Amino acid sequence: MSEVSNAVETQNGNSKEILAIPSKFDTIQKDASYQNISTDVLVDSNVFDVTKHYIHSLADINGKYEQFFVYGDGAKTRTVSLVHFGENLCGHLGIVHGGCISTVCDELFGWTMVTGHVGFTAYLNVNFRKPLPTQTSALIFTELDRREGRKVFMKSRVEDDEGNLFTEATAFEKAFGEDGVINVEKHFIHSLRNIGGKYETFVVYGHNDKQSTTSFVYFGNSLCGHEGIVHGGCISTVCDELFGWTMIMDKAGFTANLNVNFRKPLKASTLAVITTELEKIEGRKVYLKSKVQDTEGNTYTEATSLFILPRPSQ
Ligand SMILES: CCCCCCCCCCCCCC(=O)SCCNC(=O)CCNC(=O)[C@H](O)C(C)(C)COP(=O)(O)OP(=O)(O)OC[C@H]1O[C@@H](n2cnc3c(N)ncnc32)[C@H](O)[C@@H]1OP(=O)(O)O
Repeated sequence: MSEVSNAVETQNGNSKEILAIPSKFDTIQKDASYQNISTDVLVDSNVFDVTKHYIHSLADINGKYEQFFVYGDGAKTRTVSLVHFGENLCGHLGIVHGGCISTVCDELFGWTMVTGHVGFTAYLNVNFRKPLPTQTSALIFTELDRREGRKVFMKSRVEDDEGNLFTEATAFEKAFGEDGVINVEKHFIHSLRNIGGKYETFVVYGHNDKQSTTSFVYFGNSLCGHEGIVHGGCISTVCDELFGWTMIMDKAGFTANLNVNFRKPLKASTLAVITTELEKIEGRKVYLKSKVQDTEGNTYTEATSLFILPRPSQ
């Protein structure tokens, strides 16, 4: 990502658009207590390979799921999927990015719903029990848990062929009807197969206190779930990623839990201002929180996360 001086560039197809620069962005650019860490973050090359790292790979090579097969049961309450994430979707070297796992869980909750109703994810909670190696063929089971009015509660688990558990997720979606507004040509998971899913702008400012970041992310039309609305999984991925950046300014860790509340649909055309903040550290446990807002200060998503630092011997 090139240094942004007086405008935010977004790539739409082959043409570049310039968005008016928000005053908050301007302020942070000029604030000496922040530095642009978009291309200059301290990277331990034993842990991260930026040529393979998810967000960066999206900038240079397209991130893709290598296999994605979904089976829905006749009762329309479950799905079983085979997902091979492959090398492009890692965060830590050789380990699938927590955001990509969250995206697929969110997606498959949507598919579980789509067999009956269509809805928006309101809440997503993901527990990463074990690192998922990028070359694993993951089996993902989703299940309708219960329904309370328009709220549809679901759960999922990610396993390998031997039944080892890697991730567990729960969510609820708000159903809004029988008919969907999904355009597969623009939909994230499908677009990853046909056109490259890309963040069009991704600029990160790290605060000198090494405990907070402010980022400007323009998701654009390739990262939608519902047409024109950014996929909840992509928002979760960016939150997870930026929690990682907040951490990496000081120390690297693994996401153990990611908890995302989607307060309002985020339009693909909105420039998102994402702030992360380290809340507290208790031994190896690091608690972080983030907000996704627009330049007017309207809140779209709030997320919290628990990162676990390596054991002292590791
Ligand atoms: C320019 C270039 C830029 C490059 C930028 C790079 C930035 C990259 C950014 C990338 C960012 C991407 C980031 C990613 O996506 S990382 C990828 C996704 N995450 C994973 O793969 C992690 C999988 N899980 C594990 O490996 C282990 O479970 C971990 C390591 C997390 C803990 O296993 P470990 O054996 O080490 O520890 P422990 O089990 O003794 O637990 C320790 C404590 O923690 C508590 N606990 C544990 N889990 C949970 C839970 N779910 N909720 C609540 N609490 C939990 C537990 O009760 C205990 O508490 P206490 O009893 O001590 O009180």
